[in-house]
Amino acid sequence: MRYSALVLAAGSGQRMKLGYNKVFYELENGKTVLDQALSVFKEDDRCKQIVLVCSTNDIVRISSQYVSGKVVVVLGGATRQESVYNGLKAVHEENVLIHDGARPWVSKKNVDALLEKLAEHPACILMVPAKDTVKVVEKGVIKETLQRERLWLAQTPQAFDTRLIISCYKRAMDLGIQATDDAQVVELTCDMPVLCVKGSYDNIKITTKEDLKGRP
Ligand SMILES: Nc1ccn([C@@H]2O[C@H](COP(=O)(O)OP(=O)(O)OP(=O)(O)O)[C@@H](O)[C@H]2O)c(=O)n1
Ligand SMILES: C[C@](O)(CO)[C@H](O)COP(=O)(O)O
Repeated sequence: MRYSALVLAAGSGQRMKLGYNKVFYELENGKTVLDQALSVFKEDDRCKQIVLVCSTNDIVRISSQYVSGKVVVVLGGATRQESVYNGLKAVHEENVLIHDGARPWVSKKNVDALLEKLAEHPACILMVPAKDTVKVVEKGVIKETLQRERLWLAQTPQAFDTRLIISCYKRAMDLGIQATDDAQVVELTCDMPVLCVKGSYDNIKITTKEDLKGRP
């Protein structure tokens, strides 16, 4: 199955406290977080297009480093949701994998599993089962312990039929609906179920400095 990859790099990495966009952090293997995140898509012949979403601060650097026959650069927005919406307008394949540029360790195995499920159903995302007990807390007081067997943690890529996800995003933007991942945009705007595809625990999102320890 051919697809477009929509890779998000238009954030500012505030929680990393690096003083610059965390996607430019250099990993121990000498690649930046963004280089590593892009690599699986660059090496995949099924990936016919990479839409790389960046901020105005980074567009000169990213355009000079990444624009090619396969890679187009698009300006993002103030939120991840806005950045995805802007990026979707440039997607030309019938299927799209939406991926955080801050998740460098996505593997071909992860992409293969997503594409296999996407061939059967137009919306599916990588997830891993929760390992810790999760509780609802209000003002420092535990209100509820959630049933761990039902809890999964969303990752990216999140894979969709392009027309479906564009229509869901348009509806969400029109209605002022705010979501923290692409699956939630679908959940809140249409009846289409989103399927869970088991991912890998090492497909983490680089969010705070602790996430960098012990990584290649
Ligand atoms: N306006 C935004 C915000 C985030 N992202 C991207 O979405 C992914 C997940 O977002 P997050 O981890 O929150 O990144 P930042 O927003 O950069 O981090 P922070 O919230 O700590 O500033 C990242 O690859 C980030 O670059 C984006 O493209 N556009
Ligand atoms: C999309 C995501 O990575 C799924 O877990 C997550 O919601 C992104 O959150 P962020 O605060 O934008 O990093």
